[in-house]
Amino acid sequence: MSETGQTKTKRILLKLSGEALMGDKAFGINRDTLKSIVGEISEVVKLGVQLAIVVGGGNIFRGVALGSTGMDRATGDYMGMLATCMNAMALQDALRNSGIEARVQCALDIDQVAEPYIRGKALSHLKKGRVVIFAAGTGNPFFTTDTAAALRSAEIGADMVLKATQVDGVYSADPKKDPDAKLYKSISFDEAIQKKLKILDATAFTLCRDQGMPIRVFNLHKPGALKRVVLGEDEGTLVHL
Ligand SMILES: Nc1ncnc2c1ncn2[C@@H]1O[C@H](COP(=O)(O)OP(=O)(O)OP(=O)(O)O)[C@@H](O)[C@H]1O
Ligand SMILES: O=c1ccn([C@@H]2O[C@H](COP(=O)(O)O)[C@@H](O)[C@H]2O)c(=O)[nH]1
Repeated sequence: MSETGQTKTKRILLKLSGEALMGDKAFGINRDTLKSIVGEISEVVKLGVQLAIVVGGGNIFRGVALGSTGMDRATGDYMGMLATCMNAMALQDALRNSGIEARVQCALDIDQVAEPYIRGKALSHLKKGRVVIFAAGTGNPFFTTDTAAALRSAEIGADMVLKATQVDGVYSADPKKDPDAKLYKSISFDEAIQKKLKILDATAFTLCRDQGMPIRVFNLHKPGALKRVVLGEDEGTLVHL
């Protein structure tokens, strides 16, 4: 029996892809999609798990994307980090509207908008049952929010990283480009890194491997998938040591 009495996982770090917030739109935040994601999150909060979220920014801006061509890379990356702040605020607002207490902690100083990232405060929020949303990634250019998820998960002593994405798990190749790509039920960090599987960036994989932090990759748009993952059921792909 786990500490919560119901779930296998007590404290989890959920990485939400920014693109997952777009729904069927080409850009930005789709209100209906956000509402349905909040519904999935509330199922998990009801189980009593402590939930921290790192949200991406790919639905608004990526430092390495076409829109930033010709731009200084670091400037593009700071814009990408600001994009994650907008997603974090939208998520906080939607969680609060559904009665879930949530706090954004930002790795860049925007004090009028969000708390700064302070590890001790984040832990205190989690212990009080508040969802903590980490915004602005690591606060440093040349990184990604996957790496921020790996870093924050280690800092808060999470049991696991859950990567909620658009596809069913880790495949032998990008399933959006290769229809013959095979889904792995589980894969080791070393194999994922060696095969250069791009579901997470190599820095994030390496950091999780070195911390012995398992990752489960699953499809956010599959109803009930997040809850099943938290309950330790077989869903998506487990990346392990
Ligand atoms: N081997 C692979 N297995 C699964 N998905 C893969 C693989 N290689 C590339 N991908 C692609 O990676 C995408 C997952 O990245 P996702 O958009 O969820 O994260 P992100 O880029 O970190 O988030 P954001 O949208 O915020 O930038 C999938 O939609 C899939 O098309
Ligand atoms: O630590 C970080 C995290 C993110 N960025 C920039 O933000 C965008 C959006 O993040 P995604 O992980 O792609 O969702 C990213 O492309 C980077 O430009 C960063 O610089 N540092």
